[in-house]
Amino acid sequence: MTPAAHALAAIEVLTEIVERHRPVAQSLKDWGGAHRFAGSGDRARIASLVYDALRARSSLAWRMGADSPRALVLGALAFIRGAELDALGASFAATPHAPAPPFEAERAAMATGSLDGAPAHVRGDYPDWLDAPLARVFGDARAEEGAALSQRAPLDLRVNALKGDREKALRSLAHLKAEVTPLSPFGVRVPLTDDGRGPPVQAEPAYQKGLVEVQDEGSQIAVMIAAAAPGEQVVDLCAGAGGKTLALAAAMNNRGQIYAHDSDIRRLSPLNERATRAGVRNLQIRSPRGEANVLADLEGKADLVLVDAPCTGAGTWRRNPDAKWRMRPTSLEQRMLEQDAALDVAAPLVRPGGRLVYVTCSLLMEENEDRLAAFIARHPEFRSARAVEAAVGAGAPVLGAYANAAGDALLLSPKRSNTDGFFIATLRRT
Ligand SMILES: C[S@@+](CC[C@H](N)C(=O)[O-])C[C@H]1O[C@@H](n2cnc3c(N)ncnc32)[C@H](O)[C@@H]1O
Repeated sequence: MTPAAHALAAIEVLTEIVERHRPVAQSLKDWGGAHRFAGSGDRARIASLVYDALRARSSLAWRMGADSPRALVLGALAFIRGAELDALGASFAATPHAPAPPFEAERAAMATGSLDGAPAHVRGDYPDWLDAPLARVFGDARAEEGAALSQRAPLDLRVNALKGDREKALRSLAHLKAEVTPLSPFGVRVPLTDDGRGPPVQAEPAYQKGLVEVQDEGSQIAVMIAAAAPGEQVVDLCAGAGGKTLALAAAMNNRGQIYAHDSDIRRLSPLNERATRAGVRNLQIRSPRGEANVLADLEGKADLVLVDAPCTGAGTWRRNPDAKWRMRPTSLEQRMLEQDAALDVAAPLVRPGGRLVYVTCSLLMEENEDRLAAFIARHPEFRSARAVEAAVGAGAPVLGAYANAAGDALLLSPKRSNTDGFFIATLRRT
């Protein structure tokens, strides 16, 4: 397929998403199913263009003066990919399966469309109703924070210390031009292609042998701050598919015990196989069993309980721009209730003197500082640690630079730390 045909396909996929409200992944899959001649490389290029357009949907619409799928794709080609207008028009005209070459008004917008006078939510590419919550966190910097959340995300890997060191991983991935990440001592970053695609790292021997896992540097930092030590009793309360469980096990060097739980048994299902591949031997999976309290025997015993709480995912909009535009006030309220509930389950598990680490991949105070304050009001036996101290305790004082305004948690974001957005707070039980 030609680049012009990819543009036409991206417009078709975006039409499903924007006009028929279909989820992105499903729309891309359906398009692939209906166009079997398209190879995996073509499908990846189409997906990348769709994601480019979605991430910057409102700023592209402003600059193009239209919100149609065609305007978004033309805008992404012009403003994100720097396409040269005459060459683009000529390639569209010369290709049978291509969009119509840009019309006069479209050409003018593509040549000059600016964001002058656009409100913060347009410059920052986030839904209008989130302007006030984001202003609470970032004040006048909210548009820049939003714009950074609208860029492509890097492809980060975590080196699994149970299988080897970062040098070994870098040697194994040298053909992908892998480099170290700046903040995590286990982080490796693999460059994307010019059009935003990552290589299929899951097919690499280093991945298949468990030497590397796909994990954003922000997630790696959350586990660093949790500072699980060899020999400890650790509960990963919201383990999901175990991304952080595996990193905790590596930090513990397979010594002590890690208990992985999730209220949704389906989410835990990949964990056993992942743990085997990663060489993890100190893991017990505590699956939910109806109404039974499957963690009752751990009450007052855990040195560390990690609550990687369900959240809106507002810190991961770079990877999931669809979620950004679909997010509603009711879903935020629902997540806040779930966060309080998960924290209340965690509290009795922590031994006196032990710690509870609360993590979200959201930037909103409603899910972060407010939940922390409400938790401490309900559980005065917990105190929040200073972010700077938590960073020193994790052996990474440099992370103290990412303290939130109150200084009682770390706040990572694409703009602040070039990672996904994360909130990471450490609470000690007295
Ligand atoms: C952010 S995800 C976890 C991601 C995972 N820790 C990782 O690193 O890949 C949040 C998880 O919390 C689970 N969850 C929600 N409420 C819970 C609760 N009260 N107790 C335990 N798990 C809960 C959800 O099912 C979801 O899998």
